[in-house]
Amino acid sequence: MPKETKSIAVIGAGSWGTALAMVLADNHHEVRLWGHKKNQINEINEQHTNRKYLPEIELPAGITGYSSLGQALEGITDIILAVPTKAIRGVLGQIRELAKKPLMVVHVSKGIEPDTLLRISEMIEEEMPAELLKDVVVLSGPSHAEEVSQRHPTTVAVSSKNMAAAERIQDLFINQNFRVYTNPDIVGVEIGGALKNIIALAAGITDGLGYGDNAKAALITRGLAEISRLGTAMGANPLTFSGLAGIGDLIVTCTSIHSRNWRAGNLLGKGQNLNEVLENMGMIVEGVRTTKAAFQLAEKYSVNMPITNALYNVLFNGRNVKESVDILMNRTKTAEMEDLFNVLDSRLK
Ligand SMILES: NC(=O)c1ccc[n+]([C@@H]2O[C@H](COP(=O)([O-])OP(=O)(O)OC[C@H]3O[C@@H](n4cnc5c(N)ncnc54)[C@H](O)[C@@H]3O)[C@@H](O)[C@H]2O)c1
Ligand SMILES: O=P(O)(O)OC[C@H](O)CO
Repeated sequence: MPKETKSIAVIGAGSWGTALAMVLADNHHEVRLWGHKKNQINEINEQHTNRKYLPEIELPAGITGYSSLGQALEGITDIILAVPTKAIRGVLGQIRELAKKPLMVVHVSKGIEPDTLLRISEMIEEEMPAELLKDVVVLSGPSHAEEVSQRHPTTVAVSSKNMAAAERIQDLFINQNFRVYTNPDIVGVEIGGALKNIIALAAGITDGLGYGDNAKAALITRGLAEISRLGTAMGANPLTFSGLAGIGDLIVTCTSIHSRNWRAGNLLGKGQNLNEVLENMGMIVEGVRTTKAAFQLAEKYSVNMPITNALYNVLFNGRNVKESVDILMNRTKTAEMEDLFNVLDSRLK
């Protein structure tokens, strides 16, 4: 299927960077996988494995590990940025110093920066000087690295302000196991991917408390309602939340054993405190910082986000998880679609 083969740098050698490097190598691209831990890069080059993040997976020969960012970027014009949201500014600062040509930056991270309330594409535009930035593309959707690395069928969406760039990235990644759709709504794609982690934490909590599938279905549905309300108020197309970056990612993250956000929530529901949980995970749990950012965004846009609000109080104000569920269930009665209709009405005025 792919026509053009290229040299591409994947920045970040955790689970997602490594799984996406495999997709690109399967498409016959020359992939440079950069990571900041030398022993991990040695393992990638000498044993063709990255066992901490993807145990039992053999990496294709087309992937070479790099511990020097300068060497990884040599002659490169396309980079895939696959580090946690909190590391993005620091990594871009290094790239800015080393890049010699304008770059196409594809980000695959799912977060919003607390306090600045910027989406990741906005952080990239802020950090990279215009002369070093060709386009920014986001790739998001229901996609656990563990399954992508086993070449199980997966679908994702790509978006950009420049749809020609999004289509080019669609072509780089698409193959028989990894189907890529375009979506012109970059705000919706980024917001859907970031906010589903909040709901997955909450779904893990209710599972940890021993509540059943009714509670999980309620969280997924009402979670989608509050993601749609905020996203629409921020300018997203509400239809995006019915797509891969919306309900698709919400379903997979709330129901999969692979989800770090769900697993972290599950431990909270079983009684561990936040510090214990994060120490035990060993991988990034984006939903914690994103809960703070979404709580701030809800205030900024005057949008009602009861699940986000409840989780914020659990994570940052020490509120008991069981009490939080009781508070959510005992709120003033309301109509199912009222708030979204109000937001849409205000958009149309
Ligand atoms: N794992 C998945 O299935 C998956 C799928 C879709 C999206 N994502 C998103 O991709 C992003 C990365 O997640 P992940 O799953 O690969 O995380 P991870 O915890 O598996 O790996 C993160 C990697 O980033 C590296 N890193 C951390 N701080 C760094 C820094 N300052 N400089 C350089 N490297 C640094 C770590 O060493 C590690 O290699 C997250 O935003 C996540 O939400 C993950
Ligand atoms: O493991 P999680 O919870 O970080 O989720 C990973 C992906 O975002 C799922 O699409």
